[in-house]
Amino acid sequence: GFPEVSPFVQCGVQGFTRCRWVWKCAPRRKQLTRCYGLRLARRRIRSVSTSVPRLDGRLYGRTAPNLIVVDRFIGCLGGCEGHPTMTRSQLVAAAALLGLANHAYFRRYEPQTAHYPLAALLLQPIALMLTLPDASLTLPNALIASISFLGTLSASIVAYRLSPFHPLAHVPGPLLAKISKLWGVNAVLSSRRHLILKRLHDEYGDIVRIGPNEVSVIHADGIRAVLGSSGFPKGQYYEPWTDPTLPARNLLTLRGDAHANRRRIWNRAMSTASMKDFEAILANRITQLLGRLDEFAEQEEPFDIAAWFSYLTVDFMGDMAFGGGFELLRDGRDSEGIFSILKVGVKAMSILSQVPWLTPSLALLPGSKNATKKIHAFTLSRAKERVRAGPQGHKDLWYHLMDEDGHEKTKPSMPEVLIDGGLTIVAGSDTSSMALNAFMWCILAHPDIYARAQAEVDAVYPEGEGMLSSDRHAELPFLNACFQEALRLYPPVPSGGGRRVPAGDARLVGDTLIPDGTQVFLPHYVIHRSAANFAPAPDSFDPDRWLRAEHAGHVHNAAAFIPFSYGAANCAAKHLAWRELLMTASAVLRRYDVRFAQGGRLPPGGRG
Ligand code: HEM
Repeated sequence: GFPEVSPFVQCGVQGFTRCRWVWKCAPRRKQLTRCYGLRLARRRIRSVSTSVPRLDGRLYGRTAPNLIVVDRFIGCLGGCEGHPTMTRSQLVAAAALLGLANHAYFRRYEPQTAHYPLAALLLQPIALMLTLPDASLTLPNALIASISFLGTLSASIVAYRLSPFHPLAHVPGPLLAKISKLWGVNAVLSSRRHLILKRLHDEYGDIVRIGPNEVSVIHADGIRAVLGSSGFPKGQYYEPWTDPTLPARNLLTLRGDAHANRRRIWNRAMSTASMKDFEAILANRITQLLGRLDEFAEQEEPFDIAAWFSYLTVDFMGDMAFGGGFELLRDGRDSEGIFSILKVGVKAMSILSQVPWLTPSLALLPGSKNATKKIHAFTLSRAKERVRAGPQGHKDLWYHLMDEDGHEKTKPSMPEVLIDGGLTIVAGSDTSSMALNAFMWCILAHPDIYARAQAEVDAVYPEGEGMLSSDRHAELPFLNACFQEALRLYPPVPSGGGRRVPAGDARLVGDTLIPDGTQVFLPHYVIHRSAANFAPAPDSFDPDRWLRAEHAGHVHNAAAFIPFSYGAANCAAKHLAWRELLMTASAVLRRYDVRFAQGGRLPPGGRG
């Protein structure tokens, strides 16, 4: 049997030749103590007959009754006389090699989260030193190894991304965008991403590299190629746009069959038959809006119409998704704070969609779930109330998403309906209010166009009746054209969402090969303002371009008008949104003469 003594004593006493350093340390008690527990050195076990885990959990074997072979033994910190230490340059070289190996690994296996890779990056230099037989674990050495490791890894990544060997080397773009996604984060933080993309396309052409593995495409062929039926699935851009704490994903983040199945329910919900119910729900809210605007009109008080459009669209979406719950129109503000949380969440998700792998790690931070918990509590209480009360007179969106009329073999689960309810508020409120806001700003900035739109509405609804339904919308071609033009110039989703070229399926867009794994964006704002699609004067507000019969010198590519996106994952509520826009605008134009307040000429979203 082995005596229960420390490995040093074992080595020292028994004269195990392989533990040379320990042997040398052994007579010096002080250094021996430093040695103990501070460093692992690696030795192979030769012809082990027995292995016994003991002594601090380490594994020892023996080859002969009196000879202990230490598999991994604790060696000395360094500084023992005669201890063969690694030179600094050897350490730097070893760490650099490790950095290159990491780059090769991460190129092959893209990280889905940040926490494990980050921990691995921090710990690897230390692990390296513990593993190398002759390296000493000291603070300066640890720093040198870490700097060499991370420096080589970063340099190797940057060199590769800029090299002619990168699959996107043939696509032009700004240097910083090619190197790092931080360029994209910065563009989102500035709230000017669409303007930056426009400038880049003006400079580089139809296809621009906007990330290490990302391109932005405004070539008209790209719309069908990327978003059409044989286009690309949604990219990693969408990953942060769902709630990871719920056991279901929302429609926006689903892909493939799961998306098609849920979308079938949404499409049924948005059928012409359901629209009448939705219009009735909206009509109640528009009436409430008019009541509030009357108060301002009576007092001839300036007010922020964009805020009131926002209250209208949030309240309407709340009615649709949960049978009510928001009362922003009544209160004139977001008194419960839920919508404000959602807005902050949307901004956070837009940023994270540039670095989706950070999302799961940030979710681990203390306090990060507070906002989510508040939203859950709100949606759950609303859902319970909706289940208890049933549909209030009209079949709302909940009715269809919950499949209350029993079309589906398997009913959607409560988490699925809850998470799609949350998506409805996020996807359907800001977008519609931005469209109303853009429209209002554009016609106010062009008083002649305002007068024509108002005259058309007055002619169709002379008594002001019937305007809270879509029955006569076909008789409002100019109002329609004004909205088309406002959505062309100020699309509410200006940069679009990313699609990803599937593995092993590189595709041609125009005459550029887009390699597999690339994320492709089609920025609506830039496509809509390209002279190749709308000319002359693509940046001017000209509703008549939608009504004009074709004539020489005019370009009007209606297929390049994609404010609701295109293809199987386009806006699920496009038809409802159009009704909402036309009903609200008709009601406001019929009832009021709206003017800019002094100093109130800021363009929609301050975008210019
Ligand atoms: C003017 C108003 C609107 C505009 C411009 C608009 C625009 C869009 C766009 C561009 C997308 C595609 C996003 C992407 O590909 O990443 C989208 C998706 C979606 N929108 Fe809208 N939207 C509007 C109103 C609404 C409304 C009122 C609702 C809800 C009732 C809604 C619900 C949705 C949903 C559920 C999706 C996801 C569709 C899918 O992934 O299959 N939207 N919308």
